[in-house]
Amino acid sequence: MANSSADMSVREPITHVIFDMDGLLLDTEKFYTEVQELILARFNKTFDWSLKAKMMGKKALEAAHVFVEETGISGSLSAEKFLEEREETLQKLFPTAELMPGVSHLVKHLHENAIPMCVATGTLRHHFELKTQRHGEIFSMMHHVVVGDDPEVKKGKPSPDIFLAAAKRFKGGPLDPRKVLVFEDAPSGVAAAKNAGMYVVMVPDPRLDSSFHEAADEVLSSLSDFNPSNWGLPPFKDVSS
Ligand SMILES: O=P(O)(O)OC[C@@H](O)CO
Ligand SMILES: [Mg+2]
Repeated sequence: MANSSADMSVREPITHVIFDMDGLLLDTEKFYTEVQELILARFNKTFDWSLKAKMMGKKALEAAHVFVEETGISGSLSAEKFLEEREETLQKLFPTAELMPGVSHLVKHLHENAIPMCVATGTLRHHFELKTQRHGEIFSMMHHVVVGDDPEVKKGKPSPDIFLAAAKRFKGGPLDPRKVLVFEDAPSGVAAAKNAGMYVVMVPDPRLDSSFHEAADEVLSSLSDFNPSNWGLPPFKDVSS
């Protein structure tokens, strides 16, 4: 089901695409949830999606502060300690990350049509390498990648920093943000894209409360439902897809 609030008739065709990664290109948000549930169980607390909604998309330390403070465990576990504790488990899980549905088809289609695209992810560089090590073909089609510990990314999503930095690194100098389409799964990422003046397609986890969908220009239940023609991008040839 797609709901597109932005009116195509007044929009310029999209010329550049920026992909978020965790939860959008890669099925990795479940790894963060798994390790957070394990740690919370020690404090007899449960993890829920209202907390997830506040953490996802944020840079590691920012998300860690939300986690320990919102769950009330900051007196026993600091944000830094939480990051240390989860590291070992995440390092085992990340290399098993799979592509989300529709990613391969869309990225290859945009690449075949020479649409410049890149990745802008809050994840840290060393985690990025672990998560993408089995997906070289797809990530090699990206013009560049901006990660959460990039020096130009002063503040994490919902600040626009990471999307502005990503847009600047395409060939051909500064872009009109209204020609850039961002794909995101997280409320913080959708807000960051809008703060950058860009359009954003949200592909939210079905467990995320729909009240978080409002700021997105289009909401899809899967990337497989994306129709490039709605955004002035080259249409898929095999319309059966
Ligand atoms: O910006 P993305 O790729 O979603 O990464 C955020 C992730 O580190 C946790 O949600
Ligand atoms: Mg994400």
